[in-house]
Amino acid sequence: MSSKQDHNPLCVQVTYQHLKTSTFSLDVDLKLPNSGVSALFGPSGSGKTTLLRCIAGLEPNKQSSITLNGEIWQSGTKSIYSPAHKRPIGYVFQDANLFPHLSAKENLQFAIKRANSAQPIISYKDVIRLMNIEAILSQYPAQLSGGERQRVAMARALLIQPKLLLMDEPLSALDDALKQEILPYLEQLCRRTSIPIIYVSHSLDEVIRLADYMVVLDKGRAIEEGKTQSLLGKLGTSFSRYQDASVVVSGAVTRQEPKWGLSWISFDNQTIAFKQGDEKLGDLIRLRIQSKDVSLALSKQDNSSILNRLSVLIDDLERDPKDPSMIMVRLLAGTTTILAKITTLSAHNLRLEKGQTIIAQIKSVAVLS
Ligand SMILES: Nc1ncnc2c1ncn2[C@@H]1O[C@H](COP(=O)(O)OP(=O)(O)OP(=O)(O)O)[C@@H](O)[C@H]1O
Repeated sequence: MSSKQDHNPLCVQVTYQHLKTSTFSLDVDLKLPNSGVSALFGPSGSGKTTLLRCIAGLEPNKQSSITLNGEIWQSGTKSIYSPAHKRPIGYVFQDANLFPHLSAKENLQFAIKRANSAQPIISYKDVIRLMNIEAILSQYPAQLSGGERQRVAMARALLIQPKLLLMDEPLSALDDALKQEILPYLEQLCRRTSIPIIYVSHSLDEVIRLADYMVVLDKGRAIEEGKTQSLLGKLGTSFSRYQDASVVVSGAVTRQEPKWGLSWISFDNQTIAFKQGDEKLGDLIRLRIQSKDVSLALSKQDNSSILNRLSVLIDDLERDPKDPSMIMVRLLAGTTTILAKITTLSAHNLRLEKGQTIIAQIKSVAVLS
């Protein structure tokens, strides 16, 4: 192993021609972090599932190379190819895929028998607690709700004691209410285990909420890659042109006013108020700010109803190539990036330019965690 790979423990170099279609090929060379969640994001048909299947050893592409933490799963140059059943991987699919004739508990026992018992990563008790499934263990899949089935499927994937978890759109088969029910479990799973996770989704909401790192696939190529927070704040990317272009701002809770139902986070000498939940002073909170919810003013308007008014620096401006009436302004609040999507006419009227200090008025924020 080269030292470069040691610093980039999940190395995925895949060159693959789809056998079932002559038109699709996958050609990526990725170095993903070996902890936290890495999202594969991109439009339908961009190759997200095919890439997961290549990593799992489910697509015959022996020329590619896949290495996790120095362990070579396949290498074209070294003629190494570990078959799918020998790769220490947990897989969670869109549908829970539980054995219908086995109870939830028996489904889990099936995974325990296949587990990599030499190196247990998480205990049975912890998995049951994490997924909150104690009360439904005796039920059969048909007796469970879609969300409960998916929680059992996640427990099963964890009990394989995987060194890598692959999740292919685990929420897409659920309706909105069930998605909201299961997202906190997914978040727990992502934050509380040390297992690296590759998470496929075409929902920007899910990616922003769960992923620390992301790769954008398009036509089988990785067109953008990096830490979620910094990738979202860049101009000229697919995100900055996205309808819901957003950034994530994080900081500790430094003030709470139960009387007004508000809490504040602090970061870079700035504060942002948000609707109070069950957070406590000192908790680290991530807030999503959508670019369409940020307006700009030359001075603080004291008669405004907007609470969050930050003094920021204009770092860059980009006119939307698909909609010249709109312009994206990249702002710096200290070192934290905020995006504002405003009309090109407003930018012209305010004579906005790089390096200018201006007031960002944030109309609403969403708490992520
Ligand atoms: N079983 C199959 N038979 C024929 N073509 C396939 C098959 N599976 C995938 N493909 C083709 O491979 C390409 C990549 O598909 P893939 O499922 O990896 O994309 P994706 O990004 O996961 O899409 P989605 O978000 O819709 O699941 C597409 O062009 C698709 O048509």
